[in-house]
Amino acid sequence: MNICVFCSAAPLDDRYTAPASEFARLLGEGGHTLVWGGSNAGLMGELADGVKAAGGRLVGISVEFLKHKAYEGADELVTTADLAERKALLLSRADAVVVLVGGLGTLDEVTEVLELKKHALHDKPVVVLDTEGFYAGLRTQMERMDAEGFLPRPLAELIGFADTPAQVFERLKA
Ligand SMILES: C/C(=C\CNc1ncnc2c1ncn2[C@@H]1O[C@H](COP(=O)(O)O)[C@@H](O)[C@H]1O)CO
Repeated sequence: MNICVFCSAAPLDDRYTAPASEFARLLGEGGHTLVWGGSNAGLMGELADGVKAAGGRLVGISVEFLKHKAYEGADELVTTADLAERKALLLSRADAVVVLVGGLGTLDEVTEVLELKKHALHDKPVVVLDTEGFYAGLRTQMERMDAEGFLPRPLAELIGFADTPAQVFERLKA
């Protein structure tokens, strides 16, 4: 499976890096391909290192203004002209999307994927690894959108939440 992962470009502490490394190991050992932003920065770089060490394939989708931070060991590295093209390519190269902890870049990416799914422009599974309850606030906001009629289809059809890396893969199989 080609698994697109959105995650932080910041260096993070062990609370966040340990579950991300475990996720990377399961992805690589499962024979999957990581499709990601193609950077060596922060958690993005640690994720790629972990997948590579576990025997997985790496497909990086970088963007012109960030290509100086590109990951050197990728099996394939594509550079897009801008962020919009990059997001489209990340999604088109993926069979599923997984969201690890991240900031505004991650939020931008997952929001776009969900908006496209809302409009039935794709039907790929989207699973959030909710490490340390990092996404509790976002989940509460989305549940309110769902409960108060802001979403045209049930939230559970758009996105799933997992507490552990193993649960992410269980949700992707379901
Ligand atoms: C220039 C620096 C780091 C390089 N930054 C990035 N490189 C590649 N991809 C990036 C970078 N920043 C954001 N992205 C994309 O957004 C997500 C991470 O953003 P967040 O705000 O950290 O959550 C990630 O999924 C990327 O696709 C500084 O030295």
